[in-house]
Amino acid sequence: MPLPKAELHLHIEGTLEPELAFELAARNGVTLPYADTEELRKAYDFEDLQSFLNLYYELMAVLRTEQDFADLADAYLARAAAQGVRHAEIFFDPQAHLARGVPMGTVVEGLWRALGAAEENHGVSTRLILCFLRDESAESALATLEAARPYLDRITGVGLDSAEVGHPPVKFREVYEAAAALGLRRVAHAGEEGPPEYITEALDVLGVERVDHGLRCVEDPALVERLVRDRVPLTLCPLSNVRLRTVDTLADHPLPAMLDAGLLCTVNSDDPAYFGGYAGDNFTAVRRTLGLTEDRLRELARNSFLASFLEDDEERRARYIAEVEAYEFGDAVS
Ligand SMILES: Nc1ncnc2[nH]cnc12
Ligand SMILES: [Zn+2]
Repeated sequence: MPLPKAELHLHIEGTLEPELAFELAARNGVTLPYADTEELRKAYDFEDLQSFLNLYYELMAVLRTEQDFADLADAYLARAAAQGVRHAEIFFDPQAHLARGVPMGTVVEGLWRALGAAEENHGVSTRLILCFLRDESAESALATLEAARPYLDRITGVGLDSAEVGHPPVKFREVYEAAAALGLRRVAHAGEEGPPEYITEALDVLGVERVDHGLRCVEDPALVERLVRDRVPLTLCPLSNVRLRTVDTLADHPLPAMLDAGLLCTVNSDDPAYFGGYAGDNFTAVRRTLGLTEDRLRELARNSFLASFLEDDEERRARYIAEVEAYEFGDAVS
């Protein structure tokens, strides 16, 4: 049995496996510029975040109907559940779909078709987080929040993703204020490729409750001290960091030092179809390569539930954490 865990950093569009991409392309009459899944997989050799994003946005062309989004999310939930994910807070990128003429309603209702049945079908509770693309304008982010208004009963929070460097959090002050006024929770990617100052800005200007990645906080001891003191969760994605070359190798990942420093770290998959593994695969990789003890792995799993947006269901959170505490380790944590 895999270690129970919550996944808090997962882009649903990043779960599009090559096989499903070709299936949806055929269903929708979309021609992909790759002969087959093998040739497509060869394109998964990234130099940095931008080189990945280019492919990530290109492949989204196959997502057109509600059923496409439902199939995408259902496939993710099945894989995640098999790796011990009991709760998933799922990002989606509406601007990437609106720009292709796919309406907000198609995206949200399609995802909801799978998420609404996830508990019954896969034993996974879910939340949905709408992300703004930081390389688009602040006006576009505001228009996106406006387009999401009819669907806010299905959306728990907002996030900020896409190309980080040159797009500091402060650019999105207004839309985060509007989101807070609507009662939405707030997270943002910061300190993935961008400097530690972006993490501070996300906290101070956007009022985020969790930092996605936050890896580069290790360059600023005063910031680490603040994150420890305020118990700010970081949603780390070790296999993503290796594939996007934010760390040289997994053995160089600062996760053990970050845990030793007292940071509230979680381990997540980011874009598992592209980065070589789902949540459990990330746990297995850090266990093997970084030599994390069972106590540390249990801490990571506990942290994932503590950092999750389950304030409206504390009974469930307590149940999940009790499962973590009772877990008996075997050979596999995935
Ligand atoms: N790792 C990542 N960083 C920023 N934006 C993303 N969108 C999808 N994955 C991302
Ligand atoms: Zn991400």
